[in-house]
Amino acid sequence: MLQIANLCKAYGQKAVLHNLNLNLAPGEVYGLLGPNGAGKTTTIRILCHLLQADSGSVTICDRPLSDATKSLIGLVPQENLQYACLTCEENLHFFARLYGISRQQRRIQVPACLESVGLLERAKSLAETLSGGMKRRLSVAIALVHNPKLLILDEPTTGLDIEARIELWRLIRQLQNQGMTILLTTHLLDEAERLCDRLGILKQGCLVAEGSLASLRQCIAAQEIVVVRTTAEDKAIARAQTLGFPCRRYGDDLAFWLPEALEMKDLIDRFDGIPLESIARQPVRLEHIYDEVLKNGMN
Ligand SMILES: Nc1ncnc2c1ncn2[C@@H]1O[C@H](COP(=O)(O)OP(=O)(O)OP(=O)(O)O)[C@@H](O)[C@H]1O
Repeated sequence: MLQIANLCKAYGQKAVLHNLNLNLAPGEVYGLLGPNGAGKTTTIRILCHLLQADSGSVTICDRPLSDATKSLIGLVPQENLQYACLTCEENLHFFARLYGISRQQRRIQVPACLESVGLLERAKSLAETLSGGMKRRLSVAIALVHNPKLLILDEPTTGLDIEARIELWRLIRQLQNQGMTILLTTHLLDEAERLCDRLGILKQGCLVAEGSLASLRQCIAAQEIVVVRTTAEDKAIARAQTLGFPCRRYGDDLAFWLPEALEMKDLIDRFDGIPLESIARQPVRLEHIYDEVLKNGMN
């Protein structure tokens, strides 16, 4: 439903997208990940026809990108773009009118959108009186009011508290179950892990890894990760080397990759003679894959 082929973009001399290729199937939730400056927002701005690519092609629902394809996309930008002094329903009527939706259609579509994001009871409330989470959901309703085929969420839960975040995750899943195709960017890897069918990792404008979480796990030659706290790190690292356990640092944590799952007792035996304060087994998570792909590339 979305095809991006060999997309390139530079700002002046600075190249920010290099031959980006990306395809989204209908109904898929795709997470575009990457550090600050990787090119995620630039990609979104090109998709929304707000920015011209230097080369490459984009088709949405088999139509080449143009002003006309804008109506196929609903964008939830990083900042809530809504009028504080209008009510929720007035905001939706305003944006629906921009898309040329008739009054008759708006009478059906506006309450339906408010209901889908759980804001029907707040239809007459001024946007400025909503909580942060509700404002975000109003942004989603605004993005949906013209019935787009592709919903783009740019860091949807940034700045929200955990309850509002969970509420938004629920809403995204609901849209997913209704068959909406969704492209989302996030720096929250647990969010990406929960919501996305496939993930793409951008590094300096290049897609360096892509796939389902299960397939991306192949980037790491580990069945499990073990995090070790010890006053004798050098000894633990040397032991891990003799055992053939690759060593990594995740923040302050000293971690080893286990090529095969081991019982805790066997694991402790492997580090016999080393003073361990704690030893904890963890499953391979997206954060480990992301760290590996960005630091050391794909295996
Ligand atoms: N209008 C602009 N003019 C010049 N450089 C720009 C412009 N917009 C973005 N850039 C640069 O392009 C690169 C990619 O920026 P972009 O905003 O697409 O990254 P991002 O992945 O969305 O980052 P973030 O996670 O911080 O939102 C960055 O180095 C940024 O400084």
